[in-house]
Amino acid sequence: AAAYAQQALLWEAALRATGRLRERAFERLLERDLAFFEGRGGVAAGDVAHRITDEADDVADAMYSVLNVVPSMLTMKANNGERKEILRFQKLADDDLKHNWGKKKMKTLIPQAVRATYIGGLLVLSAGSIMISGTSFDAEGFLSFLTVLALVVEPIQVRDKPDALHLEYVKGDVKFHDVTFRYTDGMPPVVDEVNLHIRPGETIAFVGPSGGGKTTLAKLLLRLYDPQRGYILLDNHDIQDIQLQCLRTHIAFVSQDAMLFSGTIAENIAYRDPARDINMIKVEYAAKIANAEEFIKMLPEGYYSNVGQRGSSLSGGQKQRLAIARAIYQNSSILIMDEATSALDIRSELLLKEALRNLMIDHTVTVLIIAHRQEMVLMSDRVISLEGGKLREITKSAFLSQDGRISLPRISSSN
Ligand SMILES: Nc1ncnc2c1ncn2[C@@H]1O[C@H](COP(=O)(O)OP(=O)(O)OP(=O)(O)O)[C@@H](O)[C@H]1O
Repeated sequence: AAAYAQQALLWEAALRATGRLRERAFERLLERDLAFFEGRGGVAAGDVAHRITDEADDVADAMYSVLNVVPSMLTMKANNGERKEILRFQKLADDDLKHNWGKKKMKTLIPQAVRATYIGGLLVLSAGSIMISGTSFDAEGFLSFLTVLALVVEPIQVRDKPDALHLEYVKGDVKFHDVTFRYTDGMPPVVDEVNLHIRPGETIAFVGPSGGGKTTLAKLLLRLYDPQRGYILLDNHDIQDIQLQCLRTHIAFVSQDAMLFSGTIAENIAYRDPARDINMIKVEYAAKIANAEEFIKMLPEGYYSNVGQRGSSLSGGQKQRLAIARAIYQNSSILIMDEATSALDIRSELLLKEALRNLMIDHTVTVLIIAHRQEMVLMSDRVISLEGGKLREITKSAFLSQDGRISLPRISSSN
């Protein structure tokens, strides 16, 4: 009995340690430099997981388990989803712990076999631990391993200042002042001494060649990164002085893809609220303005239908309209829309344009569209081109002669 109790305690400790490691790895990854995930769609995270697999299978597992959320990392961050995802993950980890712990207890009913299993398990655990520490299974070694792990996944973090401002209401006035940003030291700037004033309620189309810096500019506004030089003002407050959560509530980001999270339509629209606090009247209103009501009502369970893994059961146009509904639900003053590069069908395109128009007219929202098609440019008040990180303003007429493709062709400047 004593041996069993000892083994059981060890197992519980081991399982808890694994759970903690997973949570830690998960939280670390949520905070990670987005460079790690973007473009490469989580491949880099996979590489790291591979590299450490030999050393710590449990942590590698943890890394892999978070890859499920990696493709939607940008959307999650832009929507203040970190806390919610951490809680969700913790719940999964707890369930996992309970489940595993129950299994271990069951096994003790077959003493010899269980004993052998435990001893074998302990040997595996010990061997893994020895690999983790490199030398021996002691707290010091374990700590060194965690330090190395932290170095591998050390995040570039954007944090709130202690006295950061909470703004209840913002008009949506944005100023970029001499903003310069590079992702990596020694590389040319991706955003180069950009100056731009966007007035409340304006609709701005950002155009230019692929890699010109359009999305990066949006990320700087969302404070997914901070510029190395210059500053950005929102309603004349430096965005670095505003609480991050508050900033990201006022700015809604509708990305090209992976904009939805597993859950119901209602949960996706009301993403900023815990499930129990969802205001269905607001959800339905938001869906109506975003032109999403019609297709939602046709789903078998309406607003309570599950959207599948990251919205896999919906079309691109439907996902975008739901993301716009999310912006309306959270009453954002600024909407950044990274327009999908893949073409929408004509009806979806019309519905999307109408949704944007509703938003502009009824809600006086400042809209920034990272545009890939003429259609979107024509809806805007002003057109801004970004090429090699340099910004210049051009007229809409510069596009009329082009054939719907605006991201690659060089645009002649009007001034
Ligand atoms: N996380 C990152 N780490 C390093 N470089 C990056 C990262 N994200 C983007 N870049 C680089 O920065 C440059 C600008 O990228 P950005 O995504 O802002 O361009 P874009 O104008 O939005 O392009 P597109 O029209 O193709 O979406 C590109 O050269 C890109 O390779």
